[in-house]
Amino acid sequence: MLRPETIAQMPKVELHCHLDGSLSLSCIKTLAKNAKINLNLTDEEILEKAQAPENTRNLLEYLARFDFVLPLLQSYTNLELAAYDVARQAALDNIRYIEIRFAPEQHLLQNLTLEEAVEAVVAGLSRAEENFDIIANALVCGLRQSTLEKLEKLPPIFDHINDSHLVGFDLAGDELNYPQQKFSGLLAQVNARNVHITLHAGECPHCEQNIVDSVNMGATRIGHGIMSKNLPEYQETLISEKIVLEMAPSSNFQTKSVTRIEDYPFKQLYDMGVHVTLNTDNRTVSNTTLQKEYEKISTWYPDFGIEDFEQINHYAIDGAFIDIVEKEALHFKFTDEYKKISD
Ligand SMILES: O=c1[nH]cnc2c1ncn2[C@H]1C[C@H](O)[C@@H](CO)O1
Ligand SMILES: [Zn+2]
Repeated sequence: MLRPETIAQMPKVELHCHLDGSLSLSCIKTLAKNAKINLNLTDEEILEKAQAPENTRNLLEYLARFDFVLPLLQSYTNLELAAYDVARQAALDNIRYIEIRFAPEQHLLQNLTLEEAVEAVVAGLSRAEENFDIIANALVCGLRQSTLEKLEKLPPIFDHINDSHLVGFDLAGDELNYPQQKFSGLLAQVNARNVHITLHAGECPHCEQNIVDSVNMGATRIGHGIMSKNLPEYQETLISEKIVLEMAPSSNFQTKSVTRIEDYPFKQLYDMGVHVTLNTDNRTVSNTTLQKEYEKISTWYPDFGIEDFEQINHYAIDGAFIDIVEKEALHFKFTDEYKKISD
């Protein structure tokens, strides 16, 4: 088992982090003040509302926790501050490259347009890049429970926004009631624009088919993909296609993707050669950091060593939605830094 200090030294990549689920307490308070919303809550009460308890029963109960912060994320200023705040926390986690995702349609309650919501987030990420040693990019999420009419407004965002920080598309939200198949037309519109795709899939019991469908619809990465453990015949495809699984241990236990460590497929998939990665999903809702997720993995699998953590970071770099030159630079930097930690 690795010491927390050793884990803290490791440079990290995070591919799966939701903006609205990851706001720090101080940021939540600032956003409320800016929005002229009197929360009238102690710090403990704020956290109680924003975090999902251990006894959360399923994904839908977990998702209900996001209702608390969304009223605070309805202006350009607040979205910019939020994006800055999450990238800042990531930098403190020794993350050198992060992709932060959010659903623009949830931020239009005042007068923002979809494009303005994206511009605000991208501006916050750019400002964080100036102040911290981090590269921070944005992914646009569609929400599965949304109408197709609303979802079809998302692909054109990629025509309208010409900013290198906007790097990909995701579908998040209610996987229990909205299987992937429903979105094939939408994803065809995303593919037509050559936009990188990662999709939440295989996060709920009996949802494994969504993983196969996601890959067939152009996803090169899968958000969580826990139910791939039930697809022995498909695991070879995940390996040969180098599909990256964005796993998030704390979140996966809270949403009840799994309930027993013995059933968590991270190590088994890693040993087979599947490109697994570690992520927070939601720093605030899951009350976590990437440091804590690495510590969990190190405790559950004491043999998972520095070289294994390095390997999953190289998998994450390979799967990142950046060009080959940026990937090579990150691979080089990570190889060098992990070598120094091992020596
Ligand atoms: O783990 C998740 N699965 C499905 N949807 C999720 C997860 N975490 C966050 N979301 C949703 C709730 C957020 O409001 C939305 C955009 O970030 O994405
Ligand atoms: Zn997620």
